[in-house]
Amino acid sequence: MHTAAAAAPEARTLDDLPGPRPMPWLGNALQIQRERFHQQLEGWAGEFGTPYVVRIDARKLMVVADPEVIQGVLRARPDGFRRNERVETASRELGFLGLFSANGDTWRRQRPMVLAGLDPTHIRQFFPALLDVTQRLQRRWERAADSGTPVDLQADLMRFTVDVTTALAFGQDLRTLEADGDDTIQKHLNVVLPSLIRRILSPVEPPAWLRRWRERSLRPHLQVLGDAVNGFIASTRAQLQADPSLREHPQNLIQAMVAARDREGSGVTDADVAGNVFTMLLAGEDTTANTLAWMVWLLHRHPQAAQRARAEIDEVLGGAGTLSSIDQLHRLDVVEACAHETMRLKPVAPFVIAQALHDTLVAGVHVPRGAAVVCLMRPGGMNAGLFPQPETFDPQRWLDAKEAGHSFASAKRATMPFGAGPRMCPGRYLALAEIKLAAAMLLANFEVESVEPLRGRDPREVFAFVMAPERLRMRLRRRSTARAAAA
Ligand code: HEM
Repeated sequence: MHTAAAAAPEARTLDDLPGPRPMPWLGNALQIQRERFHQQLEGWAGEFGTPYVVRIDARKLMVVADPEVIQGVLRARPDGFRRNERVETASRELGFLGLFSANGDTWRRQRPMVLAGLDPTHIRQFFPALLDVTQRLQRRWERAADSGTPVDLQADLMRFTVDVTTALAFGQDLRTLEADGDDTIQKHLNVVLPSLIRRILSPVEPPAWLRRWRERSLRPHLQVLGDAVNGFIASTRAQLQADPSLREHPQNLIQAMVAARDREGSGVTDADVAGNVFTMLLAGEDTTANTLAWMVWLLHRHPQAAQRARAEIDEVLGGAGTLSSIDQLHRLDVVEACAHETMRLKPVAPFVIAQALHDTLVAGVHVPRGAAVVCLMRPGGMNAGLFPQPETFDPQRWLDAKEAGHSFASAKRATMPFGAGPRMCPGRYLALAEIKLAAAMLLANFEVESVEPLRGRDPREVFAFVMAPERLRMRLRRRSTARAAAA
């Protein structure tokens, strides 16, 4: 698909493509509604077909939705396409430059180091830590159920994912599930991350002096975060000094990163390590927590699917409220099908942007060097040929597809919730483990009485780096109490 543009003089150019009508100078910038950007992009795909073009000032973004085309673009990284320049600049300026935002040699150096820490072997090794955090979330929800207090669903799920990510990746559990006080590192992240995201999503990049001036209020927060990460790095170095065998057999991600950094001629710096500490939090927290939030909401709206998942959990757990091994987790096929179905209907990463490193051809269109290709991820999962009645939440379709073998592979190729190719999400095994653990804990121990946004019944989709449901409140009853009440 990617051949030199010169070899295809008949190729269309971006100017030949349809798209929303631009205004002089500004293009479509004023039409963009940031929180609904993904829905606007999907709506224009329906209106104009794909590929089409969106113009922001002088820039032209080509939007594609065909899974084959998307696979081609994402697989052509790192040599043909890179992560968007804006993401890299903003991340570097705020000290978050890590695997997600890095490109070129920095990315090549970091990728194996991060992959190794998040592979299935490590997830198995860390199962007890995962279980511990899940049980702490359970206790938090038991307290809420006993006192009749509604749960702030996303906030609690984010505490869960932060504690998992930090325990697993850095060997230090931040215990945000227990801390209700204000002084958590999370509080500072909650200020800095939205600013980073605003920067990345802003249609226009202000000049450097204006960025520095606007971001001056972030400095104290960046200082606290920098100190915390330097603390992680220092204590890791002390561990490596006390037990040098850890350099060859690191037990968590930060040990692997510090060991790699300290190797002579590695080219890895403390800033690389710090950037990846933040990157794990940035990439692993909102994504997993919001996928779980969507899943809890969808299961509540589809009691039959929830009942099926619960029956499977009761059987695998033998009636115990808690999983005791990772092998039990691997037997939760219905729960996993619910996760796939959730990610098909509510992909928290609804688009992935790739920027061309050379003049190239995508779907028969000449894409000049530097232009961005926006890959829309949801339309592939709404293809009625592959997913009959695509609007329906039907986890069974994944179980049937799995049985059919090849159709499972095509279903996964069409949805790509974790991206594709060499930059595919390295956290996917961890994310699925977290999702299955938390969902199994919820269904085994609680009756969900309600999950609702503050107004109305159906939560709006809100795009802010990830696509989240608007804030959801959940009311729980302990399952034993619910059973007694029903008897
Ligand atoms: C349900 C949860 C998650 C979803 C839906 C998700 C989705 C994605 C997607 C779509 C990408 C871009 C892939 C591409 O460009 O092809 C990505 C990249 C990434 N994700 Fe995840 N992710 C999740 C959880 C996690 C977790 C738990 C971690 C780590 C703790 C993580 C770490 C990363 C990193 C470091 C990258 C950048 C990879 C690279 O550019 O080489 N993600 N993720």
